[in-house]
Amino acid sequence: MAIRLGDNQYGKAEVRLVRINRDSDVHTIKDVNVTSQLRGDFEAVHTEGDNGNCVATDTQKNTVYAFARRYGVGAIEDFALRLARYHVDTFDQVHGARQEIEEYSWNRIDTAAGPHDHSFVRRGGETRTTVVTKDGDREWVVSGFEGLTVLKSTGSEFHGYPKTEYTTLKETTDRILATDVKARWRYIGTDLDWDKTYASITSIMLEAFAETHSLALQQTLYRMGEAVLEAHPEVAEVRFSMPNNHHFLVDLSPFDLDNPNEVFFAADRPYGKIEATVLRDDAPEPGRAWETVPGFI
Ligand SMILES: O=c1[nH]c(=O)c2[nH]c(=O)[nH]c2[nH]1
Repeated sequence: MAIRLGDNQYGKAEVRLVRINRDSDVHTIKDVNVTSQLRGDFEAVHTEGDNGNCVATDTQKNTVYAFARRYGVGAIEDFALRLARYHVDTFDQVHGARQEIEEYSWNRIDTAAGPHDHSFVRRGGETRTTVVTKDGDREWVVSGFEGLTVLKSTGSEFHGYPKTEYTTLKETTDRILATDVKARWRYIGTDLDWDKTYASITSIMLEAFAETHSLALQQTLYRMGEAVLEAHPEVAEVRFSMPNNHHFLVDLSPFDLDNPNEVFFAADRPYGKIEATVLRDDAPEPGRAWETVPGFI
């Protein structure tokens, strides 16, 4: 029986890094979670415990912190590309890398005297993400966010669906539409103003959510992706995963009260789960971009 090592990658997961920039009295903060993994000639460490090629996960962790001091963090895409390139360029046995980074956003605290120099507040907000995959000279960047919670209190309908013996859902021309948007998009190229593009994409998605008169969450999702692709030729495709966070009208008739779409029960489960990819026809092949990005179809 022949047994061999298949695909593998290894590294340090969830390196929590907070980098303060203290160049002036007005500090800035970057708060990230880095998972660094390497691919390459690591057969012997698996089959024989020969660590000669094994860049220790502890070393990878230290590299993250040292790079943060030496170069700053900057856009998470740039930081991930820097780490991936360093490992592939420095070690003959490293042929590829996967660098995943999440970023938690902090806002400056507003005081009576204005925004505070060195005090911050985290207000929910979405978590920005990136996964950089490097395979030899080829590089892919898939960025996105999760936890962007949005709701519209009208401008959403749902009707016209098949009625079966098991259908109880009432058709509606006025309902709450609420979701936590999880999105990832694949960039074409690696030389972009990542922060500017990220800000633009999120605001385009929010605008599309607000402005689309929704006949289904699926339609809203599609419009959000379409609007991003129309505005950003550097984006090849957008993938979404969105729960439909149901809000059920409470029956107040036992109390002799009407309920003209004002009082709802916000259910936390079960929820609809709507997932789709919106892509341009002429997009370059995804290559390995999505290979290790779980949770998206
Ligand atoms: O926007 C919706 N899409 C559905 O597929 C669906 N199914 C359902 O019961 N409610 C909804 N709402």
